[in-house]
Amino acid sequence: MKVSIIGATGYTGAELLRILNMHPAVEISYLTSESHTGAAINTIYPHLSGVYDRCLVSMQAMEDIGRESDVVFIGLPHGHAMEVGKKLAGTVKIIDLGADYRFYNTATYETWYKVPHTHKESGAVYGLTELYREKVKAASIVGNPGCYTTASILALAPLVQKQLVDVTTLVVDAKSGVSGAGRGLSLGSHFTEVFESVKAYNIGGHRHTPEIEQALSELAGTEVVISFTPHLIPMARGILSTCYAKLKPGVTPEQVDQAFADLYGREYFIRLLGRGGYPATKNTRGSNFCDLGWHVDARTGRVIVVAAIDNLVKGAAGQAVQNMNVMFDLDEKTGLNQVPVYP
Ligand SMILES: NC(=O)C1=CN([C@@H]2O[C@H](COP(=O)(O)OP(=O)(O)OC[C@H]3O[C@@H](n4cnc5c(N)ncnc54)[C@H](OP(=O)(O)O)[C@@H]3O)[C@@H](O)[C@H]2O)C=CC1
Ligand SMILES: CC(=O)N[C@@H](CCC(=O)OP(=O)(O)O)C(=O)O
Repeated sequence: MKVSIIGATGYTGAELLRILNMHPAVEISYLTSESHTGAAINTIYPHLSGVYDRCLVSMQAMEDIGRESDVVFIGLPHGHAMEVGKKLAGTVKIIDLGADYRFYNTATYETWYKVPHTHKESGAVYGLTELYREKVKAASIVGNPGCYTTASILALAPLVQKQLVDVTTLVVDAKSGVSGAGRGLSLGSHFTEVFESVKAYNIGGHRHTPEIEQALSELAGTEVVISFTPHLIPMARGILSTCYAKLKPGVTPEQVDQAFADLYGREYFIRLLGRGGYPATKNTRGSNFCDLGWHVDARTGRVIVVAAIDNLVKGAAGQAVQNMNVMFDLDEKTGLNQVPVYP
């Protein structure tokens, strides 16, 4: 299977290469970059030396890329994938790691991302694999979920789906390592700004809010709105998402346990730590696992669910490869069974 990556010099592009090297059915075709065209990928990412020495090409070579690929991953900032998608649609399978293909209602995308959606007829499918596997199987274009959204939706989905919680009370408090912001330099993500500090940002206005709401509304069968507060923390990788909801009267802790077991009991990449479990980013680092633990607080009538993922793996490149495996009818774990890096 021939694979190309558009935007290979980003963190998600590099992570795709790390994972795809362990995938027996994959052969890399083209890697693109506009600012490093002609350079070898291992000069941009020395950790790939001895594994990949491929030269980067411009995405202007799109016709060649389309002809010589079966699947194309796009790791560009939002707003840039649609042009690529329009050119390649119908010739290859496309998995976009950004936000351009995540929304069924493109007006929601336009409102939150403040750019016009120029590929409304794409037929793209939202690629949270465990929840939309059947749709992903038949998809030509997949909008791979965001990192905060993957952790938060997976944490709340069983409770919302089984109608165990009051959906007007959902609160998501999430923390991300700095690689979530990509490799580009910015004041907010440089060392002295981030080290020895934790800060909230985009309170009430983060772009992952409508994405979480889209999935939870579909599961609930009614429109759901949430309060979502992201935080930046001084580590490279990892997301911890702590989610709160008021239980409906009479719901028992055993019903909560059952909801998680019913939805995820057979899912390899979702590890249920159970009631009283404490997920930690260190236990998922470098892997495609999402760890979930939950607590039923009888005193407040709330359920609190904690999810841990690696933002670059289950939150981006790993889930993208998981989706590729589903689209090509391969074992979903292919290329993805690495044990987390610990400690
Ligand atoms: N980092 C994360 O944890 C996650 C990221 N994502 C999403 O995945 C996508 C890629 O993220 P990430 O790899 O972190 O981003 P990076 O900022 O690390 O890389 C972005 C890539 O896009 C290219 N690029 C930047 N600006 C432009 C432009 N104007 N036109 C064309 N190419 C451009 C750069 O390549 P060059 O300059 O070499 O051409 C680079 O390869 C984004 O949409 C992001 O939101 C999703 C989930 C998690
Ligand atoms: C720490 C950090 O800055 N994280 C990013 C989210 C990364 C991601 O998943 O973004 P997309 O939805 O754009 O793909 C942010 O808050 O914007």
